[in-house]
Amino acid sequence: MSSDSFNKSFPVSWEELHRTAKALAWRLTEVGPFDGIVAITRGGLVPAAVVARELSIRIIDTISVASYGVEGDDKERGRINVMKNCEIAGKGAGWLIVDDLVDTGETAKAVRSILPDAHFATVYAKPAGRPLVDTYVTEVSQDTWIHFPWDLEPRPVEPISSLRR
Ligand SMILES: O=P(O)(O)OC[C@H]1O[C@H](OP(=O)(O)OP(=O)(O)O)[C@H](O)[C@@H]1O
Ligand SMILES: O=c1[nH]c(=O)c2nc[nH]c2[nH]1
Ligand SMILES: [Mg+2]
Repeated sequence: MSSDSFNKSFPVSWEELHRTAKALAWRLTEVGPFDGIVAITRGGLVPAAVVARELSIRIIDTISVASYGVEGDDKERGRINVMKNCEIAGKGAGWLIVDDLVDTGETAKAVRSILPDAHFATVYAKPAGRPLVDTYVTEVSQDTWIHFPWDLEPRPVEPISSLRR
């Protein structure tokens, strides 16, 4: 999908993300307990912190994956680049992987090939990636771009009347 295929916008506030990540933690109470969390950086870091707090998990490892925005366009996907692996021995049984969202599923596929036995959880899921996730909370359509609070800032906007001139 190229960046101009995202014709819907779904801005998420800090409060909304906190509430939805907490809803994810509630769902995960039915699945755990977990030995620890593997957060997929960078987007998984904030949801992982919320889930860790709610489930009293103190051990957090990371896998660093980058693919979008590498060419300067935030919505343009590049090649999956695993920049740092986790330090977990074995296939991840008993571990919880947390990311902010699954979109095409390419990041999830790369992470699952490293930890095939871990439980994969995201806050948001788009249809193409949904089959790769074990637990998620909110589904959005494939042509929606989710704007996370760390990518947003409040700005003045023109009144509606000026847009209609
Ligand atoms: O299902 P996919 O199509 O692979 O997309 C989902 C991934 O894309 C984003 O990460 P990104 O690579 O932009 O890096 P970031 O987490 O550092 O923002 C997001 O945080 C997911 O990890
Ligand atoms: O901030 C983001 N919003 C998205 O919808 C998305 N899809 C992949 N990567 C993404 N990053
Ligand atoms: Mg990411």
